Amino acid sequence: MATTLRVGAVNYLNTKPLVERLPEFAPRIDLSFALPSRLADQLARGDIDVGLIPVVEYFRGPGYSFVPGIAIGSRGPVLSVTLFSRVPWADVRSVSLDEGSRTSAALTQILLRKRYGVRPRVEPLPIDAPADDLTTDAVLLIGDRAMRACLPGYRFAYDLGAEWADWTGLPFVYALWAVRPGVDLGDAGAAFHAAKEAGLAAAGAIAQREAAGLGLDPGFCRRYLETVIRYDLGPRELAGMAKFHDLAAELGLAPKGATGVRQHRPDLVESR
Ligand SMILES: C=C(O[C@@H]1C=C(C(=O)O)C=C[C@H]1O)C(=O)O
Repeated sequence: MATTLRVGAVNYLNTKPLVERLPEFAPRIDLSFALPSRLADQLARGDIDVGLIPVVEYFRGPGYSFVPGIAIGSRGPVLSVTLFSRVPWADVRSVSLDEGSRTSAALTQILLRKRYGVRPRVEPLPIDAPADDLTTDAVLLIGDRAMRACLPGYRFAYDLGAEWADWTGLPFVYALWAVRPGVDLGDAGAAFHAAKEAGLAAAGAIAQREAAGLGLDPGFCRRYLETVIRYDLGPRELAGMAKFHDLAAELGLAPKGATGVRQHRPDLVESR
């Protein structure tokens, strides 16, 4: 890799194992951090070359490929993507959606419309806006703030990873490393894998270090990183991704068409 590769990642706890050691394995990258929705916009504008973007933005993108084998996913509860609601799903008439999210924002609408048969009014929840004085029936929160949020005014706290798994029997993929068309990762492709392995091996240390700043229990953070978030992108995750793409396309939330599984240089990674 001759030139610097501009890489954008999310700064949530769940991303730390993927990025913690990345600069060591790929010394020529320029690593920056932003919320998932902003990363997607940066990649679309060409401000970064690779981004850990919401999977729905991968569907929407101009022919992105993705680093094979790596994702932010869950097989069941995810603990950090929560729809807080005053009423059961089928009674939701208005919903606020975390502006940091694109994938879970789409998933919320898919669940409401396709699983529960309701089409509520949708409002954005600005990134820095507090979530406890809203008037909508429900509010979607993601990432670190979803893990900390309590929102006692909302009677229900629905875990979207669990909802998806109960409904489809499939894993869910929230984000992946998307690569702009025309960018060749070269050796850096393998570095994303090396960084993931090393980062996951250090999950306990990451949890210990990050917990206090997040106001969370270190043991909880460790279990979240080691057993809740799934960092592999295997055949079952790809099936979950395809199902999500179909549903998003049906609702006009993503372009219709082939699932668009464009793996970036699978030859660089031994089969997993
Ligand atoms: C599981 C999560 O996945 C995140 C959810 C995203 C979304 O909803 O668009 C995007 C990136 C992921 O990092 C989370 O952060 O809670």
